[in-house]
Amino acid sequence: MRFTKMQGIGNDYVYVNCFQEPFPRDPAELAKQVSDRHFGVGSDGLILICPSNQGADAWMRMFNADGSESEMCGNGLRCVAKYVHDHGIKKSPQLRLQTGNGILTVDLEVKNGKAERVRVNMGKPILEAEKIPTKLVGSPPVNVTLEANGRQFEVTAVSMGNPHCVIFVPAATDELVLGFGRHIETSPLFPKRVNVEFVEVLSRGEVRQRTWERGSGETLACGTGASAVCVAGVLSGRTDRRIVNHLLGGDLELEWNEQDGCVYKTGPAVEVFSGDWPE
Ligand SMILES: N[C@H](CCC[C@H](N)C(=O)O)C(=O)O
Repeated sequence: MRFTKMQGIGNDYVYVNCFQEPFPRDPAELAKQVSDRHFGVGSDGLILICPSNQGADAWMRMFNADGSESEMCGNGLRCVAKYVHDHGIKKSPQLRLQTGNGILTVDLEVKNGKAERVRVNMGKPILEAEKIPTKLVGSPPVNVTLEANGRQFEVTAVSMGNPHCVIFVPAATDELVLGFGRHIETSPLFPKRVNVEFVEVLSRGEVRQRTWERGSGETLACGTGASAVCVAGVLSGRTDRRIVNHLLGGDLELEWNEQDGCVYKTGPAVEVFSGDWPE
């Protein structure tokens, strides 16, 4: 099985072009194997680039390092867009990509025939508690109290197609991210588990984020998470609609557009190497 390793600000996945390769028999098991940083390729998960069954240019299927499938992946979608363009599946600077959150539109900045930066219309955030889904009170729950591992947090919950729990803190320390990430991820208040963002507000237009991902643990970046942070910052009155978000692996530009209600996310996408996985 031919694969390509790609990364978006350090959020790295193994990508398989299922326009050419057969769809894996057991993608969940394959995700666990390739993701292993000692016994596999090493990645935050597996992303399959498939023909769309809804008339889009391609369909992204995304599996976390633990084999669970997610509806959406923001950094992954930029890389899928770059792959679809650069490898000639469709050589257009604008693409429509199918995800578990519907068909999303991406715009590519192309230099010397290759996509370098990608702007994704991430769609509208989902704010109804039952659809996030969460049992926290409020639709959406904004600045509500959540208890995990014996500690109370003030959280805001948002879905970008996948669920997020955003926590604004004075400092996103190892103690918080590594000590509480998994407890919040698996809290009974989130029936489908949750991705967790610990966020420092630097100004109304600038934040710093660390991410504990559902199914993959701490990652260097999370694009849906950064989008959820943009929305949570506005909902809780902490930030403006346009922010720069500094993640461990690099920066994303975000905007929650007032006119159309959609979140726009811009950042780089990089191809690292290709190889063959024995099957
Ligand atoms: N890193 C990804 C998110 C993966 C989300 C996944 N961990 C989930 O279970 O929803 C991103 O850039 O959006």
